[in-house]
Amino acid sequence: MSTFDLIIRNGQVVTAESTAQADIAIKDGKIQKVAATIEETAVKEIDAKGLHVFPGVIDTHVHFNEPGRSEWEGLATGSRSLAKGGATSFFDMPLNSTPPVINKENLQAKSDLADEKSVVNPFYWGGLVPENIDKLKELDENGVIGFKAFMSPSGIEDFNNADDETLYKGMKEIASFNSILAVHAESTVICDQLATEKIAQGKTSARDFVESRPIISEIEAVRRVISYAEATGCKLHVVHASSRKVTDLINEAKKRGVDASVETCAHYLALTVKDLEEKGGLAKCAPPLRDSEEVEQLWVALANGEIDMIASDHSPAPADMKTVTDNFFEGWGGISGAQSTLNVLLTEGYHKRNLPLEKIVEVTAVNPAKRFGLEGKGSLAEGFDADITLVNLDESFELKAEDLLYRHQHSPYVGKTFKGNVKTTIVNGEVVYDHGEIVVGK
Ligand SMILES: NC(=O)NC(NC(N)=O)C(=O)[O-]
Ligand SMILES: [Zn+2]
Ligand SMILES: [Zn+2]
Repeated sequence: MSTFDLIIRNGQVVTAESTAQADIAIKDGKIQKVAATIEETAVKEIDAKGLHVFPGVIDTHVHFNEPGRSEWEGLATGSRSLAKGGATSFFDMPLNSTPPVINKENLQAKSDLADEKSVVNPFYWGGLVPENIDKLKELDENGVIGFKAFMSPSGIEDFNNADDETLYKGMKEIASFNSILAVHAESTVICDQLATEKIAQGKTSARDFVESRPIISEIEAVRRVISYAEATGCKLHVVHASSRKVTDLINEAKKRGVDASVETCAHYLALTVKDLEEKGGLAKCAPPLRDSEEVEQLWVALANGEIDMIASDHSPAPADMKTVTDNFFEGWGGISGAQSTLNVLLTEGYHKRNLPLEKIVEVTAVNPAKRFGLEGKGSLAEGFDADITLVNLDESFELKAEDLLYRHQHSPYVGKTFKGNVKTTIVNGEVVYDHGEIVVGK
């Protein structure tokens, strides 16, 4: 009789502290033992010689759009693309799915579908909108990770952005049960006025679109929401910061004792305005891509520990909605990237800029699990859930559209050569993705 269900042998195990060769033994979905050599046997053994063993990526920001808009993406396709990219958990945003997750019934509808369709661990953000302050508590009681508000229009009709009163009252309420608010922080006033001006002048290029959503718009919104966090005591998480000028504000607030954290996304680290000009709608998002100096500063911030986590903000749409011709204000804003986060960090971070593997583990697994209270997730240690990704760090590949498991096989990363390839993804002890194939039937 074998002692364990699965043993991964001879891999280089990466934790937030170090990288060292070790064997990992798994039983009942949990890591039972991590040791230089494990003598016992298992029902299944994987030889990870030459591979690095990472805790599975926890993608804290995706829009899988199901129910209600599953022609844009879906829980089956979205979760499979994550597994192929080395992610083992996701936090789905409350909007783009219809009905949006703004009460417990809508949460239940989404989680029923995810239980049926997802091949990785699903978690959910609840929404904070002007209409649902009295529903926040029930959402918390039913297990949402935290709440998400938009400080500028969301682009989705049934998910209104939070005005200042909603933010203030909502944050007071969220603080009362010690949850957290995540914000899309751009100033409505600045973005709307600049966009109106640009369009009236017939200025609709990629650069014009970017100039209509300047960094100051993020700075203004972040400063404002930090002041509400200070006034209410509500925990704050700023999503998709596009610039170190923005992450600086969160770090200053942290130093003053504000309980705040900040995310950036792989695309702000890998792509610039030039990519937007070249790739068009595929690279359109809000906040928009910035110039290369901003990108380099974000890498510095990441290396310095000034960024808590990296997410994909996978916000896909059908190809015809991503097409822009000469008006960059038209077309859906959102990047398809869920499959590529780890690839970006390994290629652009580890290989190109000497970002330590341990830092990658910190911002993709350890910090998300800690910040959002995912017990038993985010680390390769005894007693933790066996959410594991095996990576060949030296293998290069060119991303092709047909390799993408999204509902719509497009992404600004298509055509890019990545170094560092995910070979196997294990979720709760079960191999879900292996050498090019999703191997679970769900
Ligand atoms: N409704 C969306 O999916 N919006 C998303 N769109 C982006 N980032 O361009 C977002 O996260 O703000
Ligand atoms: Zn957003
Ligand atoms: Zn988003």
